[in-house]
This record gives sequence, C-alpha cells and structure tokens, in this order.
Amino acid sequence: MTGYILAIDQGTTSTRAILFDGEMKLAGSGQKEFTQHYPASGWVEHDPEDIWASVVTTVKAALKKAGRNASEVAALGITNQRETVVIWDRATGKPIHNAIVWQDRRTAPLCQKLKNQGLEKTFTKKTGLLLDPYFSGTKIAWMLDKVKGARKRAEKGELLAGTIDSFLIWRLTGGKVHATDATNASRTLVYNIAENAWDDELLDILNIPAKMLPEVKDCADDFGITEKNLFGAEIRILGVAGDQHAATIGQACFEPGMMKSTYGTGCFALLNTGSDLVRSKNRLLTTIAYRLNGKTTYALEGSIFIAGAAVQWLRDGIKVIGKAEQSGKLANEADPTQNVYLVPAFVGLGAPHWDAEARGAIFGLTRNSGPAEFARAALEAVAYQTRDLLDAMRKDWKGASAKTVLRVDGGMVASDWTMQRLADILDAPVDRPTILETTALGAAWLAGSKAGAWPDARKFAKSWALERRFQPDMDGSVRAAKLAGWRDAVRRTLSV
Ligand SMILES: Nc1ncnc2c1ncn2[C@@H]1O[C@H](COP(=O)(O)OP(=O)(O)O)[C@@H](O)[C@H]1O
Ligand SMILES: O=P(O)(O)OC[C@H](O)CO
Repeated sequence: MTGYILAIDQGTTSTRAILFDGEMKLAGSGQKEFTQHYPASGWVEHDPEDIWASVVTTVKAALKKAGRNASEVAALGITNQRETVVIWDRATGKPIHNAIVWQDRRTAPLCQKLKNQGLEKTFTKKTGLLLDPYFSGTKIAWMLDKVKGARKRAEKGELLAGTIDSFLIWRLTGGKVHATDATNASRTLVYNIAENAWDDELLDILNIPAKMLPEVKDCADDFGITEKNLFGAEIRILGVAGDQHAATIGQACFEPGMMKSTYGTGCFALLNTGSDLVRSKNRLLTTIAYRLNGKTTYALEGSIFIAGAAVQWLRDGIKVIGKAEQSGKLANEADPTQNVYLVPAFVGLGAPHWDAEARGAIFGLTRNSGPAEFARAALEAVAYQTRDLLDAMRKDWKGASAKTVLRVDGGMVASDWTMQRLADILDAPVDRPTILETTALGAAWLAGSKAGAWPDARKFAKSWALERRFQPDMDGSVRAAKLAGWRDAVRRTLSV
C-alpha cells in the first residue's frame, strides 16, 4: 500500500480534487467550476449531473498531473459544501430536481410558519440550529411538496435524499452505499446532535419519510469502494466531512478552545468546545465538529454569508477593481478621517443576527468618498463580522478565552491588508498556515489515518506549520470608535 491519499473538495462554485503523497504534500490537483442557477429571486440551484461530472473530471486530472494511477491511492476522503441537498431515484440514480443550494432562501415562508407555531425551540434544542432556510430539512420538504408524486414515492422507498457527500458516495459506489457522516447530518435540521440519530419528531413536523435518509457514520469510517470503471481501479472511501469541519481538522484544531475561520465566498468560524454541547444564548449554531471512533466533538459556529463575495462585488458589481488581489492596495489608500461602513447584507445577515430580510447598506459617505473608501469598507466588514462572532462565542462559553488565536484559511486570506485589519479589530493574533488547502487536507487526513497510511491526530497536529502571524497593532481607542460605528451601521441595517 502507498501513502497517496485523494481528497475531493466539492465546493459551492467549483470542485477540486487533490492528491497528497505519503508526506502529506500536494502531488497533483484538478479544479472545475460549474454553473450556478438562479431560477427566481433568492433561489440558488446546482445541477447534480454537473457536480458529478466535475468530480469525475477533476479526480482524473489530479491523478494525471501527479503521474499516478488509481491503484496507487490508499484511500479517498470527501468534503463538501454543506446543507445543499439532492433527492434522487434509488433505481436509476437520477435526481428528481436540481440540488437546492445552502444560499437558497425559498423556504423562508415555511421557516416563518414553523416559528409562528412556536417550534423554533424544539428544532434548536435537538439540532443546535435555527429555523432558517439555510439548512437542508426545509429544502427536502419543499421538493417533496412541489415535485409531483415525490412524497408518495419517498414513502414507498423509491427516492433517496442526501447532502452532496451522500449523493457522491451513491454515485461513486455504483448505488451500493447510501451514507453520510455526522457533520453533514448535523446541518440538516432533522438530526439530533445529542443523541446522534435522525429525529422522528422533527421528521414528522417536516413530513419527511425517515427511509429516504442515509446511514450516519463517523467521519473516518468505511463508506464503500469506488466502481473500478470510474478511475481504472477501486479506491476505498474512508473519510467524509462537511467542508468547514474538514477545515477545522486540516487546521488541527483538535483541542477545546481552538478556533479556525475560513474566508471564501462566506466566512465560517468554528470554535472547538470538546465534549461540551454548548447551547448558544447569542444565536450562534451548535454543530458537530467531528465524530471519530464513536466520540463526538462539538463546536460553536458563526456563519457569515458574505466575505470574499464583497470583494467580488467591488470587482463585478461596482467595478472599482479589476482583480480581487487589488482590493488590499486600494483599501490602504483610503482616507483615514472618513468613516465609511459597508454592511454586506446582500442575502440577509447570518450569525449572530439571522435577519433574512435585511439588505446591504453603506453609511458615512461624504463628497470625498470614492473607490478606496468602498474597498476599505468591504474588507473591514469581514473583520467586524468576525469580531461579532468572537464576542458572541466568548459570551457563550468560558473556554473561548481572551487569548484565543484564530487560524485562518480560504481564498481571501491571501490579502495581507485584510489579515492585519482582522487582527487589529479582533485585538487577537491571526495565524496563517503554510498549507492553505486545509479543507482538502482535513478530508485526506480522515481517509489517510483510517487507512493507517497517515499519522494519528497528535502527530498530524505537530505537522501544522505557521506561514505568518498577524499581531494586533491598533490603538484601543481607535478600535473602540470603529466598532461603535460598525454597530450603529448594523443597527440601522436590520429589518426589524
Ligand atoms: N487577494 C485577495 N484579496 C481579497 N479577496 C480575495 C483575494 N483573493 C481571493 N479573494 C476572494 O476570495 C474568494 C475565493 O475564495 P475561495 O476559498 O476559493 O472561495 P469558495 O471556496 O467559497 O469558492 C473570492 O470571493 C475572492 O473575491
Ligand atoms: O463551498 P464553500 O466553501 O463556500 O462553503 C459552503 C459552506 O459549507 C456552507 O455552509
């Protein structure tokens, strides 16, 4: 057996396949973007066939780049965009509808109806989540309601449901395995995170037949074997985790109190709380960080919907930059005496506000405000939002000490300006590792350690290497004034 481990990172806008060698170094990779479908305002869909095709193509590309065969791969790990959900035909493997993506807001009326019935407490107590369209459960209910004959067929056992990992496992194993892992299950709104089981009462409320749901396994577990004809040899699937959970593992945040934040399209911060299932009083989510050898580790999560997407807005929306990497330089040119704030509620606000109806706003414009002030406001918004999450985490759990160091990853951490401003606003150090593909690395570690080809968690954690630490360097009174301005801007943006 060789130590080559393959990771599939199935993200919101693209799929990446990465082959790591026995030294956990990148040996080859492939990436493919796919089409985003916006069939109505606030709706976001993916064609599951596009996703499947991108997976097959990128795996082949990664093997080819590395000059390796599938027979040399000891194991495969899958990590995926979370909450996005597919329903497919058990007999043919064909989806009955496009995948409904995590960003999709179509089930807001259903969530409101359930809230009006006083059910949010029940959902939160059992799942650690909130009644927001973000999560999979109401999306499954919507498809069962709207696709003709779907609920009857689901009741007869003809249809299967699952998050993207589950759909890929079904396809990769040629329809032999219908499974998911505990982290993906914990994002569905129908999984009891204290009992580690699908919850009959919640399934009943949403009218979802239990028989359409996958078996829930540990993150490092036996998820079946890929069909030989796909990649030329069978590969064992031994690791699965939602992308933010895989990044937590890839950043080696194995100890309670450790925290990572990933800055891609959105920003997702996870704080490891160990075996403590912390119930947030500040509208953070409680989630399963990972489940290994039957032992569940929990996390508090703050989810921000717009981070790098605000940089895309600078580039594609108001066209003040040509490339994302120009944003830091432009922000650096902003007039320090102007207090311009952007609240990027383009698709509502996530944690800790959860305001689906709020929309983006900009405050503090003067006749001198221009592209530089807009760029600074967009980048600073990411720092302010992370600060709001950290404050909420500290209020919720004593283990989140004032000494918390943030480990960061994702496309946006390439911006030194943003990382420095993040440290300044958090008043805490920000650590950028040498390996930025932490999500894929986390999935690879799950599979590699299960295969016995990669080191255990303790040794893996020792291999984490710092590229640069950003230390806070802002006067306390300046920080306080800036935070007061931000909080005022958010107050004026909220819809209620
Ligand atoms: N140098 C940079 N400065 C600021 N933002 C950046 C920079 N490079 C990339 N980004 C932002 O990072 C995001 C891409 O990160 P990535 O982790 O690939 O996202 P995702 O996985 O969500 O598609 C984009 O929104 C882009 O605007
Ligand atoms: O695909 P990403 O990296 O934008 O992550 C999406 C998150 O998992 C959504 O919860």
